[in-house]
Amino acid sequence: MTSRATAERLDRADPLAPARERFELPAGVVYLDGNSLGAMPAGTPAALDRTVRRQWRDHLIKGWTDDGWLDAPMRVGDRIGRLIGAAPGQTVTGDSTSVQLFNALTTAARLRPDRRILLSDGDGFPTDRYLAASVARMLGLELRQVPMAELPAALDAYGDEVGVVLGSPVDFRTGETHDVADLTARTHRAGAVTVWDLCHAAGALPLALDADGVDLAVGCSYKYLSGGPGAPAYLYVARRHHAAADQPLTGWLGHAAPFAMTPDYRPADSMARFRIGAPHILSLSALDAALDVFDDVSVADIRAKNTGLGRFFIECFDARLAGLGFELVTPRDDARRGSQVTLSHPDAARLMDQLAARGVIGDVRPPTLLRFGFNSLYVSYTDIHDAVTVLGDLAEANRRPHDRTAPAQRLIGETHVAQ
Ligand SMILES: Cc1ncc(COP(=O)(O)O)c(C=O)c1O
Ligand SMILES: Nc1c(O)cccc1C(=O)C[C@H](N)C(=O)O
Repeated sequence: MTSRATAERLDRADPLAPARERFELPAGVVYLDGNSLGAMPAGTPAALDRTVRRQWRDHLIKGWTDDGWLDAPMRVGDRIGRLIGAAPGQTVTGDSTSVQLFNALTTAARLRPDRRILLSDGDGFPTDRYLAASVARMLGLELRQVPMAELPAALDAYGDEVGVVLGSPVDFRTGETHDVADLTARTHRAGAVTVWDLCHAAGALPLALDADGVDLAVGCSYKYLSGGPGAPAYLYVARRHHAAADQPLTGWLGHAAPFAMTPDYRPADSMARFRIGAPHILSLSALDAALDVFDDVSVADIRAKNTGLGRFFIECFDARLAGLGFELVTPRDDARRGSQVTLSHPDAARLMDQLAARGVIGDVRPPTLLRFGFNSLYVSYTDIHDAVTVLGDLAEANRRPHDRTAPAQRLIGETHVAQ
């Protein structure tokens, strides 16, 4: 059953439906791109205003101490830690994922100075690939990039030559998931350490970094966490590595006593050594406000809903898009699918532009992939129904370019196609 009435019934039964009120979305928009940039939480403008006027304007320099700015990277890091299965004191926010990846990969490689291979996901996000290559070049390592599914075999093949394994729990293109616990255990059996890129998993999938024995991890906070454009990234380092971790970006705030301003660097003996320079307080306050939404919902409920949304999308795909040139790229198996569905179509770019003109926002990854991300906190089953219906209308109309009465002219909310 993929009718709009079914979608509405699913929405009425959705325990997370009230969370949509905690976000402000433009009217008439179906937003399926929260896996790239999350929507704006309703509390963000007031939080920013508070930081700017009540703290910066009124307290000036005293904000660093009186408003807790100096501690904010660790405090907000711990709030993210709660969502990724990290006990307090192991997660710090700051800078971009790219910078944190550089940090994490270099730190990880320095934990295994006798190993010469850096193994990484060959289908990973470009920044992961580029930084792995740079770190390998900088440290004189050999970089081996293979698809995630082949990492276990590569570990078997290269065995005790591997020092670091970089992977991602969710493929940013296909949405396929990978088993963090399993690959981490295999990595440890080979005597190596893991670095995980959590960008497409945090806030959408249950993660258990401590329980899974993960060594280091990084992620961004502007996707499912909705921290805002360019929101600070985060770095997780398991406590057992803190004392030995030789992090490359030895900024003054990672010093054991930053305000002693000594000539030589002496790292803090906790996660604080992973701080670098002055935290981005304005961005951090937006992220802090965004995380309030997660205080009232569980990641298990979020995962249950995005699994349901993905399943419903695929049912609508089968019912509405068959024979229109689409292929389903994302696994059908719930357990192997993250919080997105990716389709391929030869006319992907044009279709996505047309979708946007009708209020449905997803994105394209070249050359043929159409990506649709589902943030359980503000995407509804009705959104999914309407998006797939409009997509089907468009693909059909594109096949009949001279048909001016094509249903593709219908806008969101006006689609009532029952399958
Ligand atoms: C898996 C992954 N890693 C890293 C990044 C980039 O991180 P940043 O732009 O924060 O450096 C992205 C998205 O931009 C991503 O999808
Ligand atoms: N970070 C982005 C940006 O600054 C502009 C446009 C897109 C992005 C993204 O996050 C892309 C995203 N990581 C992806 O999965 O493709």
